[in-house]
Amino acid sequence: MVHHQNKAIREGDNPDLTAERVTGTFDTHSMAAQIYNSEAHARRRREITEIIAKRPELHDTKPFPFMTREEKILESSRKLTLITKHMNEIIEPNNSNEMFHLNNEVLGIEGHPMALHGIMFIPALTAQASEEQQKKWLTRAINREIVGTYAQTELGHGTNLQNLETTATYDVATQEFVLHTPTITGLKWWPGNLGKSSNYAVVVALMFIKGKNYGPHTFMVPLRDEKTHQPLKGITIGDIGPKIAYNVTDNGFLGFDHYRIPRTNLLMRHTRVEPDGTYVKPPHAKINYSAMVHVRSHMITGQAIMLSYALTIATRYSSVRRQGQIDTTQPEVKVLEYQTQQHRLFPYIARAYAFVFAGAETVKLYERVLEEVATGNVSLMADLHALTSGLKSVVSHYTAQGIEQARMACGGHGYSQASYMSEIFGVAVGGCTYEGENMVMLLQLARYLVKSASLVKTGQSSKLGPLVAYLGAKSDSTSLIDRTPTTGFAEYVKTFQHIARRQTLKAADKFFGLMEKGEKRPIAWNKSSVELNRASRLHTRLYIVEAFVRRVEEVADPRLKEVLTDLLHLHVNYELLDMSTYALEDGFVSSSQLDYVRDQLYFYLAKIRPNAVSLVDSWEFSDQELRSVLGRRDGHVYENLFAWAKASPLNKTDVLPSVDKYLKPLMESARASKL
Ligand SMILES: CCCCCCCCCC/C=C\C/C=C/C(=O)SCCNC(=O)CCNC(=O)[C@H](O)C(C)(C)COP(=O)(O)OP(=O)(O)OC[C@H]1O[C@@H](n2cnc3c(N)ncnc32)[C@H](O)[C@@H]1OP(=O)(O)O
Ligand SMILES: Cc1cc2nc3c(=O)[nH]c(=O)nc-3n(C[C@H](O)[C@H](O)[C@H](O)COP(=O)(O)OP(=O)(O)OC[C@H]3O[C@@H](n4cnc5c(N)ncnc54)[C@H](O)[C@@H]3O)c2cc1C
Repeated sequence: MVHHQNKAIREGDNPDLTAERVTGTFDTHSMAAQIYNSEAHARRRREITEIIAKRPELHDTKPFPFMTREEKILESSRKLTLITKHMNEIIEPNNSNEMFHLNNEVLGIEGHPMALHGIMFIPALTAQASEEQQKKWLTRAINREIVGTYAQTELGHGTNLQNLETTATYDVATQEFVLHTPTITGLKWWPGNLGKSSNYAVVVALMFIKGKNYGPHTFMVPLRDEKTHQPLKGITIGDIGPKIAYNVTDNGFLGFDHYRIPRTNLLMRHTRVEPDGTYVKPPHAKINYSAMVHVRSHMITGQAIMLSYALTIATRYSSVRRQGQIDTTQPEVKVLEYQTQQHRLFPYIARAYAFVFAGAETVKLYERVLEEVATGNVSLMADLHALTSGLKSVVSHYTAQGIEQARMACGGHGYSQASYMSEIFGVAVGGCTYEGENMVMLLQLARYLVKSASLVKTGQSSKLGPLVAYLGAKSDSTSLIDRTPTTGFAEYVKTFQHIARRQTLKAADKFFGLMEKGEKRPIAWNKSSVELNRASRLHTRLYIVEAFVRRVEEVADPRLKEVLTDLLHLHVNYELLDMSTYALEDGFVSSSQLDYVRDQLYFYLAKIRPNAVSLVDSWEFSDQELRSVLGRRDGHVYENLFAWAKASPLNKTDVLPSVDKYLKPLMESARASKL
């Protein structure tokens, strides 16, 4: 048997796809180890996939698009119960990476009844509950004796937390907090799994003690009777209805009617309220925003994975789809041969790799900050907040764009739910909104950038943190791209630094200039905000390029290094063209240099072409995880599209009741009136 570098090759596959795999120049298992950050985890992912493949009870009973929302929730609950029961046979206990993979394989991306339990409820208790509170609730939560969510957003307010309407008023006499929803707009609205699944929530409410508003605080709140699951007295609760996607998750509403909880249900790791109402301040005002920072830090990887789902589907399909000729004397070509198709897909393949590498760095920083904060050191919180705010915005934006490009690259079949593209898009695009609307989060990063710009302008560049140190550096007068014998990545990084620095300083100048002219700070901020957000995007895109460069430098295997270097070339050239307005504005890059960049881009599209399928195969998504007829590993698309269509509920009978009831009589009366 021949051992190929691409480990997805199997006998009997569509030969067009096998031909693509044979041309791969690197070992896809080794690339998976880069993507998933360790050989051990990449191997464990494969093992988990194999275990699941052998357990039919963990497979979908029918394609998701053919199920109603209720059926999907039932099916998801069935599988969730099974994986909870058999967890230790499938994954290592408490390994969140393995858990994430298990969920994606078995439950899929549309959510499940305990999605928020793992992503926000447990992280909130871990970071914000005192040891005593953790003893009481955390172990029960980890054991799934109770199910919880994170209830912060309201019907009227999601972004502006200071103006939430839910109040938690301390009653010194009974040592209780009274939770209350004063208006319709004060109803909690959106929290995942709040509607029907959770019996507890970490609730964010404005805390009032003796008439004073202490701002948003987090409380552990029982919502439903632990035995009957009926809502407790004083609680109004339900599902908010179907959404664009993510419909297995019961995003919910919640109202309180003077609902009492003990004082000790305020999460008290960093903040305290004494029995007499004395308030003990936390070491950092935003320390209780940690569950949001948790998701923002992890969602970079989550988004990269969803982008890669779409790219895997589109790239495989483009290798089996033949349409039209390039050379009219030759047979029809695979659509992947078209330069336009490559230009649509390959830069996003590069972005997906860039995002997953940036995501790995972010999680590392998050874990470090989590440990430091637990010991009272809050010094890196602002850096982490700035970084994750920018990354969640930029990455979710390009992920949604990339998925839509991948869908269009599949032509008509991309529009069928058999492709699963619409669900992948719908779930991913939610990331542009949840955990802070993207514009809002870019403005959070902009605050950090403006402060950094101030340091530069006042000659205090030495105080800049490592993520913004480049703001204090001097630029070359022009970019060195194509001006040195060999243009390396360093020239590109310097060019991106120049662009981000110039935009940051320009936006900050605009902001400070408006204030000097007498505008109040918030007005000046609003009038500068488009320019400020441009700076945030450029800064974040620079960070992503740097993270990609750092990773490629670390890779030892020469075959992997070569293909990752090709991807990085594609990435930096594509990015530079995409932001060329900024580069041309001050003549830092000339139009002849951009011609070079364009030529490089086309060169690397062609160079990557033989590795395209291997690059997407390296993510090692099983068919069960992808849930896409177009993206099947074996490439047998057409016969399976036909089988899928035949299984559609509409094809259960030859004549639909609607035809019997309406169309037949309509046609009959039309015919009769002609007589
Ligand atoms: C392996 C796991 C894979 C996981 C895959 C993930 C898949 C996830 C799927 C789950 C699906 C959905 C879950 C969704 C959940 C939610 O959406 S929960 C609700 C989220 N809501 C938001 O994000 C609201 C956005 N708004 C805010 O965050 C705040 O309102 C905002 C930060 C905009 C402002 O807050 P204020 O308190 O009003 O701020 P202000 O007083 O103006 O002060 C600003 C000041 O504070 C600093 N700051 C803000 N936040 C932080 C922080 N977290 N850490 C450190 N510092 C912070 C900010 O920098 C400012 O500082 P400055 O010095 O004054 O400039
Ligand atoms: C799929 C999904 C899951 C969710 N899960 C949860 C959950 O589990 N728990 C939870 O508590 N919440 C959850 N949410 C809610 C989510 O966090 C909020 O919807 C989000 O933070 C945006 O807030 P908003 O809806 O108030 O948007 P708005 O703030 O109303 O945004 C509307 C527009 O106003 C702009 N805008 C608002 N403020 C400013 C500003 N200061 N400067 C400039 N522009 C501004 C925005 O950019 C946007 O264009 C979820 C939402 C979705 C879509």
